[in-house]
Amino acid sequence: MSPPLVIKNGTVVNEDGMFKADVLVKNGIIVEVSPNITPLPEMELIDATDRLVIPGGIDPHTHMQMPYMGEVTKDDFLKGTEAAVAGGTTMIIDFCCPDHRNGESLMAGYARWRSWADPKVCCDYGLSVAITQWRPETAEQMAVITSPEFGVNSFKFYMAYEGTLMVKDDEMYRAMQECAKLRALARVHAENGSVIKEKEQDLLAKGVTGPEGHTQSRPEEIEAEATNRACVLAAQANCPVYIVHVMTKGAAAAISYHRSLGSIVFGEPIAAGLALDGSHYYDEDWLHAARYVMSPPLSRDPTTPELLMKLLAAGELHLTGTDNCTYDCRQKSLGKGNFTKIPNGINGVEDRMSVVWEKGVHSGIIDPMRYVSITSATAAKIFNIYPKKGRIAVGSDADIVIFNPKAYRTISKDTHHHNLDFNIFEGIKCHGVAEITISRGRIVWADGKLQTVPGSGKFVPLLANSPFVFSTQEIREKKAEPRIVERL
Ligand SMILES: NC(=O)NCCC(=O)O
Ligand SMILES: [Zn+2]
Ligand SMILES: [Zn+2]
Repeated sequence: MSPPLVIKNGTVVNEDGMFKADVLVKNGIIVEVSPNITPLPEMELIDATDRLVIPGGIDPHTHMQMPYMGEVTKDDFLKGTEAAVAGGTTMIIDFCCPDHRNGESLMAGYARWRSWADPKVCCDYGLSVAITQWRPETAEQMAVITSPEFGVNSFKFYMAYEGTLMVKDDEMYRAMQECAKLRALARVHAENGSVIKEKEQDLLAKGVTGPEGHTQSRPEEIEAEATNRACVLAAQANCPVYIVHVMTKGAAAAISYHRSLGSIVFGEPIAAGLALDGSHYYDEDWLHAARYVMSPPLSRDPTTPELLMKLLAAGELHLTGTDNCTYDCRQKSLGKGNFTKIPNGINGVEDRMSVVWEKGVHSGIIDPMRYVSITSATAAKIFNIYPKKGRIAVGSDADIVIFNPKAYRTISKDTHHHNLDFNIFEGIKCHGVAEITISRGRIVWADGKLQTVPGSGKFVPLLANSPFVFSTQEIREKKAEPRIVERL
């Protein structure tokens, strides 16, 4: 057990206020937040003068150690969570993808992910479970896995990757009905996988084999159409929906539109989409272009990243993730000669906190409280762990970052902690540096060095029926009941 910790002279920032206060941590929990705490000899002292004391970041969208397309992502749960804490993130929500199409139960897939993660994680984590096919046993398994014993409160549906992960509309609709019943959130990767497949074949036939084919096979309208469709189907199923990796203005507009109709929809842009645009796909260096291949692709409109940040400021989009899904240069090169074979995915978990600060707060678009909201507090609310996570308050877990808003760093593969031989943010200078990261009361990152212990992170059960998402569900269900006209 680590010694008690007192953080003095800092400015505490929560989503709803910022104020000067000291913070006392004992046994992994924040036990006091007040103006002047006197340190005792047995306490470890952190001087946070001129620093912000913020809740550790929660990244709601990662794919550590994910097997896909015959490869496994390079960041496993050790390297991935080390990268996370080095950047000020203290909890990830990773996607568990059971091989449900081939009959693997959701629980067996979950057990596989837990067996990979538990011995390795250096910070806390939760799981979101993908459903890749509707099967006779799926509903029952969804009920089991949303029980407190398993602690899963969201499911993921891919409208892309036809033939492997993609579900058909009727399957997703059926599953969304089940999500609503179980008070579990439906999370959607919104693209039109069938049309993309056609376009890929057309492009290859015309000789477009490089990474530029990836973006051309996925025009922006494809993401907007699928986002709208996901929202429509969710509304029909009376199910709150969360759109992952919102990359385009059209997708964001679809979310705003459905919210204006009264639907419960959350939109998650990612660090990559807030900092980069799709011009990289046309780079003459094949490998450079391939490194940015992810789905949906980075927007080809250079004004999109700033607009997405403005929508986060305005509350039209709600939280930030990363989609951290790292394939190295060798793996990317498997797609030489055929862009459809380039493994999809990018890094982000280490750099999100700095990138969002730089593009959001340092550029004057969002204030520090909104920053906390979109990097931790809203995720904690959506996934039903607030205020245990996402808040600096008495009783909350001591997942804390000592953040220097004035310091800056230049992102580079040479200094990052990913198991990756490139970094998509290479050379970007970011103000906002996580100088000390504390996970459950233990310093895991300080003075530019990791102090992590594999397996010290904990699995955090995410309980169904988050009040932030489902408080009005019963009333909505009553209003949606079918009408019967009594006739003689
Ligand atoms: N996004 C991406 O390209 N790869 C990770 C899997 C996914 O989330 O779609
Ligand atoms: Zn996705
Ligand atoms: Zn993803």
